[in-house]
Amino acid sequence: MGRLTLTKLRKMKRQGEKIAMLTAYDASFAALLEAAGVEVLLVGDSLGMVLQGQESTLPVTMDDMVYHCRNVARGSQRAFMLADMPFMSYATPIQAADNAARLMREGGVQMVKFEGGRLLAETVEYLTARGIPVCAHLGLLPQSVHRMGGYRVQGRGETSAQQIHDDAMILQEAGADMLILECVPARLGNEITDVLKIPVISCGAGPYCDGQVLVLYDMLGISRGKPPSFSHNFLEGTNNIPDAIQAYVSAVKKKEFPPLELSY
Ligand SMILES: Nc1nc(=O)c2c([nH]1)NC[C@@H]1CN(c3ccc(C(=O)N[C@@H](CCC(=O)O)C(=O)O)cc3)CN21
Ligand SMILES: CC(C)C(=O)C(=O)O
Ligand SMILES: [Mg+2]
Repeated sequence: MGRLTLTKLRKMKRQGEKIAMLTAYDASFAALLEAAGVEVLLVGDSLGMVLQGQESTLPVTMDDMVYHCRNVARGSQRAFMLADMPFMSYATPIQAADNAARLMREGGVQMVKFEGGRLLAETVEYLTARGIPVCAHLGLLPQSVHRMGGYRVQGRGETSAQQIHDDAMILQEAGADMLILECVPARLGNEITDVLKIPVISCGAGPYCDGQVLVLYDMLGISRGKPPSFSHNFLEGTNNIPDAIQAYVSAVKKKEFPPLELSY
């Protein structure tokens, strides 16, 4: 039995079954998450912050990503694996293709993700034409923290919401097979999920998307500093980590997470 496929994830969208996704950085957690029914494991560049103690995700390197992808791949068998391309590893389509190929060949992932809008449409096209599945990432772009002036909600104004909406359509048209929407109002998350054919995953984008993702350390209540307000500590109310992860999966499946009051 191989790993879950994009075909299955698209089918879940069509049938209204919510997709449960969490970040994973090592083999032990990968096995635990998969056993709890998490469909998608994201080897996120958030590892720079939660594992390495960096101020942002910018210092994370390709070698870091490959190392953690390999560990997650060894710990899991069934889950769909997706990895972030780190800061400046996709500055040109050719560089993106070389680095994405490394994440797939050496890291063992099925899909790569990078942050940005329509300016990356050419890169999405270049990769997907060569057999590399791409997840787009819109809204709050942590690798652009210094341009955005902090980790702020995006798409609050009419113009900015329209721009994110248009970017989503352009990237789907360019070949993206999944989209992560980070830190945008629930209304915008809802609209984009309705117009796109590809699965849309919410990271602080409200309850109406096709799936949810959180940083593992946030949902276990063990990250340094204050986690984003859209996150929730699932270890509270349970006695152990496997139960906390199980609680997250069932809350996502039953559409109990996120509640509207944890959304923008
Ligand atoms: N531990 C961790 N969790 C994450 O979710 C995460 C990372 N690290 N690192 C990379 C990015 C950065 N992210 C963040 C970080 C902070 C906020 C945050 O504090 N947001 C404010 C919004 C304030 C506003 O504009 O109204 C909040 O209160 O939620 C959101 C996303 C998401 N990602
Ligand atoms: C927060 C998620 C979407 C991410 O990109 C990461 O963990 O790096
Ligand atoms: Mg990331």
